Order: sequence, then C-alpha cells, then structure tokens
Amino acid sequence: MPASVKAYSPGHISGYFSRITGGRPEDTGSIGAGLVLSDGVTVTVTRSEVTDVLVLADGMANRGSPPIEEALDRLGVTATIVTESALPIGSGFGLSAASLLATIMAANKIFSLSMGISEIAQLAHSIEVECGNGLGDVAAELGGGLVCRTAPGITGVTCRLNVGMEPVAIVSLAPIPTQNVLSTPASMERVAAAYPGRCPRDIEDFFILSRQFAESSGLITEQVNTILSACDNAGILASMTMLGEGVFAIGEDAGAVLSQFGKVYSTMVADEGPKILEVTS
Ligand SMILES: Nc1ncnc2c1ncn2[C@@H]1O[C@H](COP(=O)(O)OP(=O)(O)OP(=O)(O)O)[C@@H](O)[C@H]1O
Ligand SMILES: CC(C)(CO)[C@@H](O)C(=O)[O-]
Repeated sequence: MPASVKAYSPGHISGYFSRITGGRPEDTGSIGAGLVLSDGVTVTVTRSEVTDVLVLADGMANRGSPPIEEALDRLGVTATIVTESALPIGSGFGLSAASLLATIMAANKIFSLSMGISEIAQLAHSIEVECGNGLGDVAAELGGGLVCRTAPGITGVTCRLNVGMEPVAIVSLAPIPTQNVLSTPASMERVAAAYPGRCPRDIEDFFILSRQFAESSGLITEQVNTILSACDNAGILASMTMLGEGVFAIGEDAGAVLSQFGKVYSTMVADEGPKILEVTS
C-alpha cells in the first residue's frame, strides 16, 4: 500500500470556445481549440485521517480548494494534498481541471480504486462543470498538442495536432474569474456569436482564429489590446488567454516583446497528458 503518490497533468489555454449546455455534466461543456501546456499541476496525495489541501502556485501558498475537496468527498476518501504549479491560478491555464485530473489519478492509485482514465476524466469534468470552473479543459488535457474539441464532454476531441515542443510565452496581467464570465448572459451571447465554427489547420491558423474570436467576443481589455498591437508590430503570433487578462504568443522574439508588459511565463506545448510520477511506500 503506497504512503503517497505524485501525479501530473498538463495545463491548457483556450484560444477560442463556445459553451454547450446539455442535460447532464457528461454532455455539457465547450467546443473550441487550445494549446496543451507542459506547465500544469503536480499533485502529491498522502494518506491522512482528515483532508487538507495546500495549493502552491506561482510562488503563492493557499489552503483549501473546493473542487479538490469535492473530488475526495465523491471518492469517499480523506488525504493530505499538495498541488504545485509554476503558473498563476484563475488566469486561463486550466489549472482547476489539471489539479482535479492529477488528484483523482493519484487518489485512484493510492487507494486502489480501480478507475480507468475515462472514469477519472469524467469525475474531473463533472466537478468542473458543476462548480462552473471550466468547460473543456479536462478533455483537452487528456493528451498533448494543439487540440480541437467539436463536442462537449470528455470524448469531444476530434483533432490533436502534434506541433512538437513549441515554446509558448505568456504574460498574465490579472485573473478573470471563469464563473463571472460564464454566468453573465450578455458576455456568453457575444462569445457564442464570435465562435469561428471550425478547427484550426495548423498553429498559425489557430492564432488567426483565436485572435478573430478574441476581437469579436468583447473580452479584450484595453491593456490586452496594447500588448496584442505590440505583438502585431513585431510580427509575432499572439492572442488573448481565455479566460484571463493576458496574452500568449509563439516565436523567437515573443518573450522579449511580452516582457515589456509584465512577468513572462515561459512554457511549451505539452506532448502528453496526465501521468503518475512517483509512488512512495
Ligand atoms: N492548482 C490548483 N490546485 C488546487 N486547486 C485549484 C488549482 N487551480 C485552481 N484551483 C481551484 O479551482 C477553483 C477555480 O479556479 P479557477 O477556475 O479560477 O482556476 P483556473 O482553472 O486556473 O482558471 P481558468 O479557468 O481561467 O483556467 C478555485 O476554487 C481554485 O481553488
Ligand atoms: C471556459 C474556458 C474558456 C476557461 O476555463 C475553458 O474551460 C474552455 O475552453 O471551455
């Protein structure tokens, strides 16, 4: 019986999305396209009598995480959980979904729950949808690459383009609470109308579609607009992080251009999905 298990899930930036509301969490979520990020969340699950969650992200430490606590409750287990991420929370990196995937995967191992990856993903997706924290991130994070989802739920991915270990630079000005946007009918109407209606052909096409979506969705703030203009002037492919007040970009000079506007997070397009990293007896 292991004493602790460490698992990892990549993160995910949506470039564009549209919400799909079904009758159940299984058929509720989003369609859209995004990049799976090698910087995601690493979670250590240790057996304990009471549940305690420590969240370490972007140099900050916080206690408690409603989605993780909900996941453990639904599994009927208690544990000490430490989640670690180099990226900030609430800024469009799909970290709630990544932390759920890694936690449930590690809990499955440590408590011998015999769940398959579909069952793990379904539980993570249901909690995301029911808590209003995300729509399509779980499905995307099940593998790497440039991912396009054409149906809601965990099996909605129709295309995963392997773009290699492409470096991605990101500047994040402020979080945008996902719940606020998803629960504002006027915002969601503009988002729905802005949806490009097709999958990207390649990474360049992805940035073009994402940018068109960002411009017409009404989500671009003045500061994001300034950063995007600087990227345009430097000939850099860039768009707005959904949902966070920030910009992600690719290309050799992306980091240098973005660094004029704030702290730059340097990550890569991931080449794989969630996995167990370490089992300690
Ligand atoms: N790394 C993490 N570890 C544990 N809990 C997390 C983590 N990231 C997010 N959460 C929890 O998920 C909930 C929703 O977070 P939120 O949706 O703002 O984060 P996010 O997934 O990083 O953002 P986004 O939806 O913009 O990608 C919060 O209650 C937060 O505590
Ligand atoms: C809603 C969202 C843009 C941010 O969490 C993402 O979950 C998605 O693409 O569905």
